[in-house]
This record gives sequence, structure tokens and C-alpha cells, in this order.
Amino acid sequence: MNTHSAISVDNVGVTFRSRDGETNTVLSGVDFDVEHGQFVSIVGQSGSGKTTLLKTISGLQPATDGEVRIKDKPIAEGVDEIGMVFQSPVLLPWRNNLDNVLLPLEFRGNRDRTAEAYARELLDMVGLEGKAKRYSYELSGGMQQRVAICRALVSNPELLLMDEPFGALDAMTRDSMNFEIQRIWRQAGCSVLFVTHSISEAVWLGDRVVVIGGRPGRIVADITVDLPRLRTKEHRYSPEFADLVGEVESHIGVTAGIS
Ligand SMILES: Nc1ncnc2c1ncn2[C@@H]1O[C@H](COP(=O)(O)OP(=O)(O)OP(=O)(O)O)[C@@H](O)[C@H]1O
Repeated sequence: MNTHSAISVDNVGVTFRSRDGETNTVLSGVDFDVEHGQFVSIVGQSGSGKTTLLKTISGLQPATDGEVRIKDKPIAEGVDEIGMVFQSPVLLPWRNNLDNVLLPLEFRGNRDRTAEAYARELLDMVGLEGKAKRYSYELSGGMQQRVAICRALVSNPELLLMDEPFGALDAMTRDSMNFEIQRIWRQAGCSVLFVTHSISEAVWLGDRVVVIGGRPGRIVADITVDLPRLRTKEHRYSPEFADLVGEVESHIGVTAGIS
């Protein structure tokens, strides 16, 4: 492991075993490090194992081989340093936004005035000033996803795992969330692993784009995105951006045997 790594995924493999004893190895030899504060996009064909990888890094899915370490502590020992955001915000409709954001702290018995003030700060940070006492049904899809992001950030995680977080949003809201998430990430100061089906989103947001491919899934490319921050729409029309998108596409295509 690199001494500066916040997250170390060390030769991880995942094999599922069905009830009748059949095995399905989904990931094999997945090996990469994430430095503190890095934004890493993960792309790959449907079924390549992206969600399985995020679940394994979060500790929800035990690794069959290898190990995941967060700040040098094995994930298997239980680590509080992770926040997760899914495609659907999954907010509890009977709780207002503030209470939804505070849920993880409530579970741990850590809800107090300081936590409430921080949760309000987060809601302000994502542009939901004045919406703390509103309910999810009063919000747009993009606003609900912002509440889910606040809930994931309220424990000050080292690592934010995002699985297709903007996949259910319309194109314009997705665009604005892509811009917003850069600002939120920089303010929160955490590392991010961001799974997406959109190659341009992956390149636009990432410091790196990790491509998962093959059967079983493994890392077939790890591409550095050397575009300046904060990225604006103009970057998407630059030749450098187009080259990077082409490079990522070529790796996804090669692994699928379609290029
Ligand atoms: N709990 C499980 N038990 C058995 N097989 C599973 C389980 N979870 C995932 N799989 C299998 O692992 C493979 C990878 O699934 P995964 O959801 O990780 O892929 P993905 O790259 O995230 O796909 P998508 O892009 O479609 O969301 C699939 O073949 C899936 O059927």
C-alpha cells in the first residue's frame, strides 16, 4: 500500500455461490489505491461488477480474496469512515429533510445540537437553504438526491461511495448536479468513488477513470484526467476532453470484443 493512500483495494476477488452450489466469480485481482481527497470515476459494461466492487469496499459484501483497507484499517473490522449514495435517494417520507440527514448519527446515538447545526450547514452547502423542515415529497428529484448526499456526508466520511447517483435524473438536472458535486466534494474534503454509465460524466468529474472489464471483472485501464479544476461546460468541448472520452471508450469496447 502507498503510504498516502486513503483507501487501498488489495487484490480483491468476489465469488458468489448459489444455493445449488454453483459459483460465479464476478471480480478477480482488483487492485488499486485512492489518495486522500481524490475523485475516482468507475465505468464498465453492465454486469462487469461495479456495484459489487462498491459494496465490497463499503464492507456490505465480504471479499472472497484480498482485502480493502480504509486509512490502513481493514474494512472487515468495521469502519465508520464511509458514506453511500445510491441511484435512488431512499429518504424516509415521514421524516423531514433535517431528520433524514441526521439519521446515521441518530443510529449511533450521536444526534445533538452540534450535529443538527452541521446538518443544517450541509443542507445550505448543497443549495437547500430553508428546506430543513420540508419533506421529500415537497422536493424535486435533484433536491432529494442532494438530501441523500448530505446524509452520506453528515458523519464526515473519509470516503464517499456513489453508485449511479444521478442516473435517475433528467439531463438538465444531471448537468447541474455534475457541476454541484464538484463543489460539494471540494468543500467536504473527502475521497469519492463514483460509478456511472456515462463516460463523459466519468471524465468530467474524475481525477482518474478506472475501467472494469473482462470476465471475471478486473481493472483494464486506470486513466488520469489531467483537466483543470473547477471544470466548467467549456472543458467538455475541448480536444483534450474528447481524447480522454475516446480512450475510455476504447477500453470498454476492447473488453467487450466490439471494437
Ligand atoms: N448477491 C449476488 N448474488 C449472486 N450474484 C450476484 C449478486 N450480486 C451481483 N451478482 C452478479 O454479479 C455480476 C455483477 O453485478 P453488478 O451489479 O456488480 O454489476 P454492475 O457492473 O454494477 O452492473 P450494472 O451496470 O448493470 O449496474 C452480475 O452477473 C450479477 O448477476
